[in-house]
Amino acid sequence: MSNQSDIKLTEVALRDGSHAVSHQYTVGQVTSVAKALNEAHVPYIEVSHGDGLGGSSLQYGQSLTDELKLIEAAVSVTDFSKIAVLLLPGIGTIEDLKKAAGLGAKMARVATHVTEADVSKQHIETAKDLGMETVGFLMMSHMAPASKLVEQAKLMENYGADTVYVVDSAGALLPHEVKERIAALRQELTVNIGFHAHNNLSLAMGNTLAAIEAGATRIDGSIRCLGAGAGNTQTEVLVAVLERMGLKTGVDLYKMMDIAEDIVAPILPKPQEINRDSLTLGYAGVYSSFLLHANRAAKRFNVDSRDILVELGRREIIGGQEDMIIDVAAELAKAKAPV
Ligand SMILES: CC[C@H](O)CC(=O)C(=O)O
Ligand SMILES: [Mn+2]
Repeated sequence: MSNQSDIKLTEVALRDGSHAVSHQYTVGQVTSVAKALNEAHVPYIEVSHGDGLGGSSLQYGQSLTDELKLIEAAVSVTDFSKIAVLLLPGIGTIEDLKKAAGLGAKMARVATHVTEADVSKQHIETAKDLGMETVGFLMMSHMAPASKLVEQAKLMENYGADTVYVVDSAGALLPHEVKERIAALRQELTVNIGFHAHNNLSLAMGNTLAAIEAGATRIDGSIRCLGAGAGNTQTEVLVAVLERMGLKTGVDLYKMMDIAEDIVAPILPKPQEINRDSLTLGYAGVYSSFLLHANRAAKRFNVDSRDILVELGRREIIGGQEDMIIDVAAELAKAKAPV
């Protein structure tokens, strides 16, 4: 198999999938998955807490295993794949980044809300100084029009990002919206353009193909859909589809099928599916982390959690504004009450 690839894949199950396993990954699981993905020639494997470096906390969910141990384990079994880490400024610190780099992580993905790219400057610059490949990761990209995305992506490009990603965190984008955003970035930026999908509306694969058609060459996937919500674009399926399209990933399809079946499926607490919760997240266009809060508030105020989530989406509530969930539930209960 040639080393040349048209599309470079990043496998995110050992980071985005951390949400799906309530951050309970063990060193044994990470070692076996990373080793196998390395043998399948996956170019990048992301390993961190689901909310990025430093995410282990009461607020975001405590990790069973220190993520630095997981990163170290993944690095120790990979001689082909590069280990990537995610960092959200405000959650992870420069110190966390330095520790990850010291353990052998080669790529830093610095994630911000789609309108807040300016907070990534110091982290992208430090990652470059540490000799890491850098990615700017624009989360909740459905919440901004293409022109805003271009403005924010340019900031990341200027800070030194080698790649800028459109991140469909809520799995809310439609194919034509993906195409429009990626095409605008492709036209205005010189760096690589990437795309990260979620499958809440069953559009992860379609959106990924739309992104590739519009010029994205860096694509995320999670094997067996092991990611937050309904998971991401299913990596082994994507490898097969791209091969059918004549696009090279350099990844061994049969090995990926076997890893999915024999190593990853047994890790999943339950098979990934689009259920009422994940479908509502995509429909409402809200973060998956809102779900738990919305379910609690729905019980407390005797309202439908779907109504809460849809209203949060309508009001464009973002991460960090979780206190609004109670307000919205209380207002919905009041509106429902007989006069
Ligand atoms: C909270 C971080 C988030 O899980 C990053 C990500 O994968 C996304 O926004 O989709
Ligand atoms: Mn994600």
